[in-house]
Amino acid sequence: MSTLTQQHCEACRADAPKVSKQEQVELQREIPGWEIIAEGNEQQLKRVFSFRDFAAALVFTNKVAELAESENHHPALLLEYGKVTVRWWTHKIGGLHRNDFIMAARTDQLAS
Ligand SMILES: C[C@H](O)[C@H](O)[C@H]1CNC2=NC(N)=NC(=O)C2=N1
Repeated sequence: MSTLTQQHCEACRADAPKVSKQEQVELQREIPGWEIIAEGNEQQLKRVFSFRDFAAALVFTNKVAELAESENHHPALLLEYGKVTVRWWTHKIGGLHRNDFIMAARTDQLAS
């Protein structure tokens, strides 16, 4: 089985299933730096990345934006001096899909 970093998003569909609790536990093993939060009744993956200054944070932000465009799957990004907060969830299903775990893993690669 390929790792999440080697996978691509499937097209987002409104009837796609959310990941189960068991799947969340298994998938989270590959993205230990991320937490699952609740925004309203929607679960999301969240991680804060630290950088030396605003310019470095902006470079990373643009890399994540390019990744999102390439996969047609988009995060919420908060760009601040020295840090970027990234949140992934699937708008169409109002929660977490396998796509979000793939994108979190690939986001980690951009920070390294
Ligand atoms: C029309 C467009 O393909 C859809 O709106 C895509 C765009 N990017 C997306 N990103 C995320 N995170 N969730 C979605 O459901 C989603 N849908």
